[in-house]
Amino acid sequence: MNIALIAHDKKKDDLIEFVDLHKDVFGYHTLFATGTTGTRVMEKTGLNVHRFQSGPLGGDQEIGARIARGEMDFVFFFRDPLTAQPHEPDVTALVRLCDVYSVPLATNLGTARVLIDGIIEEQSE
Ligand SMILES: O=C(CO)COP(=O)(O)O
Repeated sequence: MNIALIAHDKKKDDLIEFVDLHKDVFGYHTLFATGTTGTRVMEKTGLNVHRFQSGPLGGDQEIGARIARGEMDFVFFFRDPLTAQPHEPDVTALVRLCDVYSVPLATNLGTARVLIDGIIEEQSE
């Protein structure tokens, strides 16, 4: 399955630790990410990640386009709720597309833990 990984700067450590912790699960799937998030995930975990542009430079929209084409199965998007983002419209658009296409989306560690359990279950079906 195709999984998108995205994190704002203050949430990157959380997401990277999470992916590293579940490396065996994520390694079983095709991973996509916005630019900086993808680079950091690869550095930490050694997993292969298809990287798009950095979020503020259009990466969120590139992942959104994949969602609109039915090419993304799960999205982990750790947003920073306490910092204004210059590309806030892109962030909103990506979250909206997940809702339009009913793509499971985790925006924080709590939901991510539940979602990864769901992915493991689907894997074993
Ligand atoms: O800004 C982002 C998502 O909105 C993330 O982009 P980067 O992974 O390039 O930092």
